[in-house]
This record gives sequence, C-alpha cells and structure tokens, in this order.
Amino acid sequence: MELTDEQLVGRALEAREHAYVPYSHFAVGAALLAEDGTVYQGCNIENAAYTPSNCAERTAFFKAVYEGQRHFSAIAVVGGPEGQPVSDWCTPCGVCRQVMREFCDPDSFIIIVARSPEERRSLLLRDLLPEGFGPEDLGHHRADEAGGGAA
Ligand SMILES: O=c1ccn([C@H]2C[C@H](O)[C@@H](CO)O2)c(=O)[nH]1
Ligand SMILES: [Zn+2]
Repeated sequence: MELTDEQLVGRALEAREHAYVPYSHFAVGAALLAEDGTVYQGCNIENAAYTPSNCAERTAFFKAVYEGQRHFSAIAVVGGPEGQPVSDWCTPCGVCRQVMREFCDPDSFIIIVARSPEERRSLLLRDLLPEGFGPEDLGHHRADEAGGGAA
C-alpha cells in the first residue's frame, strides 16, 4: 500500500526525536521517500566546530544514496525548537535544495513541509530552486542511468 503524505510527515516527526542539536536547540526531522517505496529518515546532527553540522534532509539523502537509492519522489520536513512540538513551517536550506537537485527531477520532486501530519504544504523543487545548476549542466546524465558519465 502506498504511503500517504500524512504518514510520511509522521515518519519525519519520529526522526526529529533523534536530532543532536546542543548548539542551535532547533530540532529537525526528515523522511525521504524513494521511488521504490522505501523511506529514509534523517535528523540534524550538529558539531562543536559548527560548520560540520548536517541538516536532517541531507542525513536522509546520504543514508539513502549509501543504500543504493538514486530515485526519489518526495521528502517531508519538520522542525522547530528542541523539546517543543513543531508549530511552524521549516523549509530546506539552500545547501539541501542543491543536494536534492543532484538526485531529483525539479519538476516532479515534492517537498512536504508540515506543522503536523494534518497541516502540510507541498512544494515543488523547481519552485524552491529556480534555474538551479545540476548534473546536466556539466554534461552528465544521472549517474545510475545507462550511458551515464560525460555526454
Ligand atoms: O531545513 C532545515 C533547516 C535547518 N536545519 C538545521 C541546521 C541546524 O542544525 C539547525 C538550525 O539551523 O537546524 C535542518 O536540519 N533543516
Ligand atoms: Zn539544509
């Protein structure tokens, strides 16, 4: 049975529980849906040196790519002050939008931002990263496709 958007947000809320955020105290969770139906969860992971911090969205993408996934349909993202229920929208940062651009079709990949499983907004990657720079701009096909590599 296909996962609903509501269920994907539930998985993002679950992931948020694992956020390691001793510096910002802003906890984020993400749930990335691969085209084969597998869900990869991610949380933000901060660092005393600050710049090595990783967002929830990228944690989910990097877990998935490591597991061999290259095709994705959607990601749900929830975030807010640690220890409190989510009460506002949390949209992906620019770095995460660029990571999405590497693996996802801007015209079909959906970013679901949510305050709760019931209160959601669905955004298209194209609208969050207009005229983005991607693999094709370097003459690359998607790396997993036949004939991948330089065009
Ligand atoms: O969409 C977002 C926005 C922020 N953060 C993280 C980065 C940092 O750890 C904290 C505050 O910016 O939230 C995410 O994980 N995803
Ligand atoms: Zn980010």
